[in-house]
Amino acid sequence: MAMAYLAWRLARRSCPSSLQVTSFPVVQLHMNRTAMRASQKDFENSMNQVKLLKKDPGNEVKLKLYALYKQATEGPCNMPKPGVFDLINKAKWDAWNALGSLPKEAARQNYVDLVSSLSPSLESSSQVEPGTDRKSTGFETLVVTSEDGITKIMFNRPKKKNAINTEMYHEIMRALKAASKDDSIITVLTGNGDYYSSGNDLTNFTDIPPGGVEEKAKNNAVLLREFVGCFIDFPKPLIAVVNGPAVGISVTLLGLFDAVYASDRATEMLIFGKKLTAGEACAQGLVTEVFPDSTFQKEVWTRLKAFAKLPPNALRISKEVIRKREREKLHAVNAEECNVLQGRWLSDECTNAVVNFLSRKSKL
Ligand SMILES: CCCCCCCCCCC/C=C/C(=O)SCCNC(=O)CCNC(=O)[C@H](O)C(C)(C)COP(=O)(O)OP(=O)(O)OC[C@H]1O[C@@H](n2cnc3c(N)ncnc32)[C@H](O)[C@@H]1OP(=O)(O)O
Repeated sequence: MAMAYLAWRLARRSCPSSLQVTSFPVVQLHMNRTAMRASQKDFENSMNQVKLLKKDPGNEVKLKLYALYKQATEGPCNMPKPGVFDLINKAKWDAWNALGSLPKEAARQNYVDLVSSLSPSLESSSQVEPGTDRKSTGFETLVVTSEDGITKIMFNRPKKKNAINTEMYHEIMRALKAASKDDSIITVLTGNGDYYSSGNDLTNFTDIPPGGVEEKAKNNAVLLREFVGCFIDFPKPLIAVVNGPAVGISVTLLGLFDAVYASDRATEMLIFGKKLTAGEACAQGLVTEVFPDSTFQKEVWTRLKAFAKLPPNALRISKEVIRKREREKLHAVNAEECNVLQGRWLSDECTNAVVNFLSRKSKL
């Protein structure tokens, strides 16, 4: 572990001081391209590009880069062989020595070619918003992406103000379960479009199964309990990026996040029929920090990228220590609330509210 880190630090210095061991497939491939000769300028550009690598290319590539750099700048290896216990320097020496009498120009060309073959890792961070890489497929209502140590789960029903229909409830649970096991450090929920989420999709109540409304209410209560349970038990830091208004369950869930960042455009956090501005929600402790909408995305994602560089085990353990004290209580409250809701969904008040919305007689 420490060796890999040290090799990586070395690789990111003046030139990638990596090393490769005995075989050089990339080098051999390009040795035949006699027509192409990289200039000193190309070589220097490639050295700079290596410093911008966003992803660790792995020890084998770093060794190759190191060896080619040394060969291109100093010629064949004539250093004394390091001792058997000097593992890193020995690996570097082996890699350089394996290049034999490869001419400096060929080494320079091979170095440039190798760096250019790493190009997918070379995009500058400003070009890549978290979430443009490694997109998970198989979601209809979400866009789930993972990059820079951040798994981003984005509600993706912007035309319906990201209302959470039954499919989305299931997909959010699936995405959270996957995120809890993937290699990301933090997980972020956010919304696509002008809303964070308008809460429960009111058409969820209209599809009545053969067992009738009682059965529907019972099934919904079971599912809702499981859904909220996923947030209670989520093991990594969970952050809400509230990009716009939030309503109903999308607000009440915020209490289960570890941090909530809101745009000052989130002026309609509707709880219990009362509109709350993001600033008011912050004063009540429901929102961690409010940002001006004009700089919201930039500021928040810069901060999240920094969080994602923190030691992952320490983050998980800290969260576990904090959550442990209250987990049982949260599950008990969740169970009780779902029981209460099951009854309320059968009430005239609930039926009227849904009918009113669906017939557009009233809006919140
Ligand atoms: C695990 C499985 C569980 C299954 C189900 C369990 C149920 C759990 C319930 C738990 C308790 C949760 C409670 C809540 O979340 S209550 C809150 C419900 N939300 C609302 O009441 C908001 C309703 N929407 C509005 O008031 C307005 O749409 C809004 C103010 C959000 C925006 O108004 P605006 O005028 O800007 O836009 P439109 O109204 O024209 O909306 C655009 C389209 O989006 C549709 N829409 C918006 N929100 C919802 C919604 N919540 N449900 C369904 N559809 C919604 C709207 O109908 C428009 O669609 P059309 O263009 O097709 O007309």
